[in-house]
Amino acid sequence: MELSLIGASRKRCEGYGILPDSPVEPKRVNAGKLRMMLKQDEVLLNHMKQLFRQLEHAFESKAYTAVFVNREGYVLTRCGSLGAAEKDRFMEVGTNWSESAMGTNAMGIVLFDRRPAVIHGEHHYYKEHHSLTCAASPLYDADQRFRGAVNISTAKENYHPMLLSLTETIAEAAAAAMKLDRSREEELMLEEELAVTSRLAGIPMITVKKGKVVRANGLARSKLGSQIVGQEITRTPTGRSTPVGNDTTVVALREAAAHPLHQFDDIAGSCPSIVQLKELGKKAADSDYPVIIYGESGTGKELMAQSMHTEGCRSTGPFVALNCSAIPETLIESELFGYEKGAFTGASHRGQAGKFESADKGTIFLDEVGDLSLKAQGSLLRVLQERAVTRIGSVTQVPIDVRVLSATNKNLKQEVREGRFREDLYYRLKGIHLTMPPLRERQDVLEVAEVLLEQLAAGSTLSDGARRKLERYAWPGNIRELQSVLMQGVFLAGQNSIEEKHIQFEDEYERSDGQLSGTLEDIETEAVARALKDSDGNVSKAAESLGLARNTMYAKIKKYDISINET
Ligand SMILES: Nc1ncnc2c1ncn2[C@@H]1O[C@H](COP(=O)(O)OP(=O)(O)OP(=O)(O)O)[C@@H](O)[C@H]1O
Repeated sequence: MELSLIGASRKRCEGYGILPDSPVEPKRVNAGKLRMMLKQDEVLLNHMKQLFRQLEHAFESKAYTAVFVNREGYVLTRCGSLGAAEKDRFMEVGTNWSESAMGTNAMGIVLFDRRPAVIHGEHHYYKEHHSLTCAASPLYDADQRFRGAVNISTAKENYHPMLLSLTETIAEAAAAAMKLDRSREEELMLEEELAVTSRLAGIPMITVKKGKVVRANGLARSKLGSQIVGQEITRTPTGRSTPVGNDTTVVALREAAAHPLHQFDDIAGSCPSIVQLKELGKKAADSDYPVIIYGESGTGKELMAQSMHTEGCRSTGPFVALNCSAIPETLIESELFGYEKGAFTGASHRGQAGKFESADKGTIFLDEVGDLSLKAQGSLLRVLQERAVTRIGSVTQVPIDVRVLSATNKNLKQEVREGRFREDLYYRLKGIHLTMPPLRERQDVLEVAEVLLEQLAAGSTLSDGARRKLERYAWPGNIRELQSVLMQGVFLAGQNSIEEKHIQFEDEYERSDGQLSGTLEDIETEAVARALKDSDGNVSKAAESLGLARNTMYAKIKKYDISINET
């Protein structure tokens, strides 16, 4: 140990006004502050304690003690003993070892100079410590922040040059453990970020290392099966591959990315009816019961069905949607059951699997099920009862294992009462039922609008007037209509905020059409006045909205005697 460093330390101690001959009165921290300091360094102390546990064995029956002091000099953990209670009391947790409290000592010098130190016998400032030797090393964490010192003390006759190396090794081991914590944390964070961003972008992603899938995000798991992680693959699935290091590739799966299925998080809105519905949907997703989703057109029935599939126990299987209202009655059987090659004129020469066969081990979504003809209902009932299909033109029955979700905007019970829907089929489909609320009954129209707007054109904003207009409207076409109104708004507003005038409803047009009756001049007067009103009296804007030159607009204002301010 450089004598100049010791000399400088002694000088500082004299400056503190402490006397070498006086008895040492350990300075202890109060219980509250100690608790706080232990909490602050909790992670580091856990590593330190583990390292000290390994030392305990080596220290057994020898008069060594190891401590960790924080940057203020307080002992926060220790192991071993100096062999006498009288000496150990200086090393207790909560005791301060800065120079101002204990005079020149190895820990005090590390705290001041931030470099390893050994203080032997008489080099200690206090006479009472002359019987000791101590070695200490600084501890820096993963951010290279000084956190304190690791110290080993013993009786001076036990001095060994290895003591300093030992403290250095312990400090480095604790720092390495903290670095490992940090990289684990970062890895987790990265994984989480990857999961969130890829989910938001709707892209299933896998990471392949040495031909083995080591990671897959939620969407990839739902596409490829959750058992995909850990599996060897001989051929990397198609998609955009990005090499990471020598033997690792991240693949954004192309095929599935084009049509990612929705999940519950995609159902925007926080009004109680929708929150409850999502809860119910999640619960239903966990079961294998059939579900009917009721709701007006555009309320999100298919969105709900997809979410139930994606987050249910069949998520690894296919999701097959069948729009029952769009299939001509003559084709319903071939759609449901499939057909063998050459089964009928026009049939594909290779034959084709029906929707039920394609949905095997997954979910079939029967959209607009209430629109099926009675004959088609009979065919559907047959599949559900037999749990098997026979392709048209074949004699072989293919067993199927499918969960059935259906949706309708009709009141099926009523349809049954009026003889338009088979009661036996109704009860086969019914299991659990959910009803999507119409948008006009929801209190979160603006919240949903913001979400949709972000999807349509990130960064677009709605003016207060536009927001009020959206809120006042009754939304007969529900969320699908809201989507198209916003799309029009984004289109009309260009790069600017969407104003009230950019929010245009189809039925408003209908109303206007009705009002714009009379002579051509009446219609023109009305159109000019309306355009001026919509542009808050700005003639240029009003002219632009009608596709007229500014001069022509002024001419018309004059001709029809329209007051700009009164509009
Ligand atoms: N809560 C919601 N949050 C975000 N988007 C939604 C929500 N509900 C519906 N949508 C969107 O609105 C559109 C219509 O939804 P969907 O097709 O699920 O409705 P639907 O009730 O099945 O309609 P239809 O009966 O006409 O088939 C879709 O683009 C869907 O993504």
